[in-house]
Amino acid sequence: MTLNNQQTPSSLITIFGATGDLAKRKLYPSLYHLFTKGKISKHFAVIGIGRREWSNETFQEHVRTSVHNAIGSNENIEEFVSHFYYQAHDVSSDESYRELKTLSDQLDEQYQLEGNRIFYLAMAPEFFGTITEQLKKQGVTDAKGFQRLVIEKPFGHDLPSAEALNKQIRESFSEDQIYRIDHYLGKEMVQNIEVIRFANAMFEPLWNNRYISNIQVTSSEELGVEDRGRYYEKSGALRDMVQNHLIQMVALLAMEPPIKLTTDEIRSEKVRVLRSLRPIEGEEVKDYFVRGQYGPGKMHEQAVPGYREADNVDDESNTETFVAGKLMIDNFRWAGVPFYIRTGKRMETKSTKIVVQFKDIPMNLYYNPGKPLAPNLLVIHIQPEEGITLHLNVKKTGQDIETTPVKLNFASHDLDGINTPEAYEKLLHDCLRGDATNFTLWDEVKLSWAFVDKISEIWESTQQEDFPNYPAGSMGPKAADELLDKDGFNWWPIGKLDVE
Ligand SMILES: NC(=O)C1=CN([C@@H]2O[C@H](COP(=O)(O)OP(=O)(O)OC[C@H]3O[C@@H](n4cnc5c(N)ncnc54)[C@H](OP(=O)(O)O)[C@@H]3O)[C@@H](O)[C@H]2O)C=CC1
Ligand SMILES: O=C1O[C@H](COP(=O)(O)O)[C@@H](O)[C@H](O)[C@H]1O
Repeated sequence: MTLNNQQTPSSLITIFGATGDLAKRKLYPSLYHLFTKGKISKHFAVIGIGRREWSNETFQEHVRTSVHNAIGSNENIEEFVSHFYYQAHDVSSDESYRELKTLSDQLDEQYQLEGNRIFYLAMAPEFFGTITEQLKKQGVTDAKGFQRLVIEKPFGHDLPSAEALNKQIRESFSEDQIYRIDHYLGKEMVQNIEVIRFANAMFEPLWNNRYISNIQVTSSEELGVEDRGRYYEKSGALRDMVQNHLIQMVALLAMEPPIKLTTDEIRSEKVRVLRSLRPIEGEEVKDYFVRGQYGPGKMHEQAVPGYREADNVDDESNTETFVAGKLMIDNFRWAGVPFYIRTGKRMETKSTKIVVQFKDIPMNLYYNPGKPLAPNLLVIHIQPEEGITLHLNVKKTGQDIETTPVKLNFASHDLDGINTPEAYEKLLHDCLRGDATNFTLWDEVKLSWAFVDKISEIWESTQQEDFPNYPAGSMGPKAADELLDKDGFNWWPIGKLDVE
């Protein structure tokens, strides 16, 4: 059963990987926010699990510091951290799970948690199968309330490994107990895509191949690979960003209106989009996809090294840190409309934006050879700013009938006057309430791996001779511009939302 937004269920949250980076930077600050906003019941407890031999007090201090560093506020922090317990645990030892069961049952009684349990796996994926198997085998999931499993990305490395992982997990948890995280689905403006489309009479009738010429989705990062070389060398931007976040955004942009706003209906419409994705394989890959790798360059006037200079990265690495691609959705609504996607590390700016470019009007009464009409654009600013911009043409003030482009801006914070919650805060809250809409269904994961695998097969079997092919601090390789140029389009700038 899904609780409404105001209800605050009791729950025990067990975090595997509690001493790690994700828990520190995202999970504790998000839980604290939920706690201070009263969105988490006082009937909650957290068990943190890691290998290091910490006491409860050391763990509580770690949580206190994480919250302080992320938020800078300490209101009610002592009460918050008093709910945190730690267990040093070896994921493969039976004994560790028996101890976990004892501690879970004890906290259940102490905090009246009604047997509700969430298991958050914030650890390397190779442990997921063992953990889920042991949770069941040692009876940690034998409690009378809900049992939910939250799984971090990456969900597999390709389709076969994702299938194997899914099979293992499904032996202990049913699909409706599994919450696969894609943190982009927790972002305010990603959630807004459906509302912009389905709550506005002016967009929905135009949202098809008769009126839209192309859609561009960019997620660029300023950061480089940092200290994640070991993981990234095996992943690359295609698996790290495209298989999940970018394809998920495309599915939300392209799906049919669901008959109801329920988890099942929304997810099944997204699955239908993924089933309509034109497979790109073999020789076609080079016509539809471009890969890049950053070399040395400058970020904000500072010289920065190239990808191949990072720790745990091969001197001749063939791993892509940039991807641009053209996706075609072969259904009635979208036939002929390219969805261009682009993501990369060490790019000029940190920005995630969607640009919907409308077709030109049938006859331009204001045609001026030196000054063609600008196309109408709808820009959805996902981050760092949140909002929308509509690009229109109006009459230039004065006597001549001349047109000029104008932008209508809406910044999300103008409406609420508050900073929107972090994606992880929303997703944790959704999981507590039993709402799996913004988590990925196995069918979605399966279809997006099937699509991406065909591209990685080609890329992994051919060395990209011109790597590194874009300098740090740029917008990627020239070939990414040519990808649109040959279709008669260009990437729209992904600059700031111009709101005072
Ligand atoms: N960090 C991030 O921003 C993001 C991370 N993720 C995903 O989240 C997961 C965790 O990432 P991250 O926090 O960065 O990883 P870290 O390497 O920082 O942390 C790993 C955690 O796993 C624990 N651990 C490792 N081996 C064992 C074991 N045998 N038994 C028990 N505990 C063990 C570590 O405990 P100890 O150190 O005490 O041994 C530590 O708490 C990964 O799947 C990653 O892909 C996803 C998106 C973003
Ligand atoms: O999942 C990931 O996302 C981040 C980018 O997330 P954002 O919310 O900052 O846009 C990316 O840096 C990381 O490589 C990837 O694993």
